Amino acid sequence: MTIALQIDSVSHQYGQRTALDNVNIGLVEGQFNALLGPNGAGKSTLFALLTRLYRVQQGEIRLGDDSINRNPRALLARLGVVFQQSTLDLDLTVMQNLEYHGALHGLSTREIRRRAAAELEWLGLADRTKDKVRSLNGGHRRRVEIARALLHRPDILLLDEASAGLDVASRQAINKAVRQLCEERGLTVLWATHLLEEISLDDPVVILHRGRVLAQGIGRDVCQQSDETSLDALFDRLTSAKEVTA
Ligand SMILES: Nc1ncnc2c1ncn2[C@@H]1O[C@H](COP(=O)(O)OP(=O)(O)OP(=O)(O)O)[C@@H](O)[C@H]1O
Repeated sequence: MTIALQIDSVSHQYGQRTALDNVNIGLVEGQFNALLGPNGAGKSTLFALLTRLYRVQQGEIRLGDDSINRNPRALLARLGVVFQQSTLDLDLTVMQNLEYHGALHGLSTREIRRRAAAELEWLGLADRTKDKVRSLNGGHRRRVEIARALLHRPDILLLDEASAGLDVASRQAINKAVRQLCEERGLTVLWATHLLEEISLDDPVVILHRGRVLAQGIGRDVCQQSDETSLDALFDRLTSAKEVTA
């Protein structure tokens, strides 16, 4: 098992509030890695550190032997990101949104259009390229964000609550498409969610709660080690536990 990205002893404070407390997470290469956590667990803070929105205050994030602190530009080029809040421009067309992103990555317009057409086709949006994003439903907007995140050919894809707010059918379609990226293209995925039905017992799983990693490993093994029959039961037990006070 190869680790594509290692989060090593990372802590983060917002003033007096501890959002992440000595977090160690390894993303398994080519796999759909699930980051499970209820609201306030620290998932978005972790994404902000991974994408350098925030400086790493304590600890280290490494891709292979390279630290994101030492070599941020090269490492960021290897990451594709879908943030929790949509960052599409609603008044631009689907293709214009992708062109803007591709240009930021130094791709030629011709190359962007070629890649965008292929990704949008694969995601079932070939006929929407000239439509304004505003006219798309929530599920389709998410697909555009995935196409955009893939444009510069990252080998790691980070998705923060990518299916939140969508109907069941759209959630399932997006989850399936992202899993396909692991199986067919060998992408390493980090999928943050609080929805247990999106996770399989075969997935590498991290349970984060109040800034701490409470369980980590293949879902089935983590359940067995904790004497639980399902991830739902384990998640409920771990995240509803009252804080132990000294
Ligand atoms: N800018 C901020 N200033 C102060 N506290 C913050 C800030 N952003 C997050 N927090 C706090 O840090 C903790 C972790 O928040 P974070 O948003 O990372 O969790 P999350 O798992 O992404 O939750 P959600 O799914 O609700 O976004 C929470 O207690 C939150 O209130």
